[in-house]
Amino acid sequence: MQVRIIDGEAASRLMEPLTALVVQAGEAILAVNRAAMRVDGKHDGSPVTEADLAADRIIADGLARLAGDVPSLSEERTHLASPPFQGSFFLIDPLDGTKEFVAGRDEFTVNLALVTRGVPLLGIVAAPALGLLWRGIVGRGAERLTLVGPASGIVEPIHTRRLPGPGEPWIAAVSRSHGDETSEAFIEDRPNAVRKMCGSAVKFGRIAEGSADIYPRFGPTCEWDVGAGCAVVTAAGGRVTDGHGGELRFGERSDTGFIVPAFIAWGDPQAAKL
Ligand SMILES: Nc1ncnc2c1ncn2[C@@H]1O[C@H](COP(=O)(O)O)[C@@H](OP(=O)(O)O)[C@H]1O
Ligand SMILES: [Mg+2]
Repeated sequence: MQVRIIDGEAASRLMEPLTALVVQAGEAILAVNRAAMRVDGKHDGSPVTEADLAADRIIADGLARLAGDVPSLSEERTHLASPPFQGSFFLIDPLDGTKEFVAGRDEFTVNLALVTRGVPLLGIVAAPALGLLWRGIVGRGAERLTLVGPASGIVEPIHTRRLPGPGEPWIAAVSRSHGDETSEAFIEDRPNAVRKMCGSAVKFGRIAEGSADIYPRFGPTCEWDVGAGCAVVTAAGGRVTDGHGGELRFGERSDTGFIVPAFIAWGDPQAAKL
């Protein structure tokens, strides 16, 4: 197959239809009766539900319609992917935070990224139960959309915030269900850091909108957990690095199951140099 490259201009044209697709996937998740659904275990021990599969189907069908010549890598269809991805590809987690979803909490997301030459260019993170969606294109800014309630339809430009000054506390976004000692120690090093516990890629949304400063994750995640959030945070003025402050690349780790061993999302790129 010919390698297809999607640049910022072409990504901009795709943003509205992709957003509609992600919103539709979120609605399908909300339509599932959590009290009655079946929860299956995947071979890696993580849960999967009919909501994950329904959202994945909607996104797969939509992407085939919108950009059928661009390959995809979805958490629920890794066996259909054909890495390495040399041009552009879509990176999808149809339901991130499945544990939160199963537990009846609201912090779960639909993550869709467009990666070009190994780097996330466009990202959409929707939190259907919170009625929020964060999106952005690197170099072209980021926005937060409100999907429900009196503010429904409001689109606000968002930006990460500057590093808190001396004596001011950093706000650290922390996973509710997957803590690890190295991330804890990293946060401890920031005097008076305030922990904001939350599930899924909502943590990236909080960094992008400037309501948290840092999201260190020194435990493993998968590329589809990180790609969309990485694009949104970068588009909003922040940076997402590997655990040593270096560049994170995507679509090149099929041999290790697309595991991201560690990353740090920084609201203020200056902070990444510390
Ligand atoms: N040991 C591990 N290896 C790979 N990914 C892991 C993992 N432990 C947690 N994750 C990832 O972390 C995500 C949840 O993050 P959080 O704790 O921030 O909500 C999960 O997403 P899914 O819910 O899509 O499976 C899962 O992919
Ligand atoms: Mg996930």
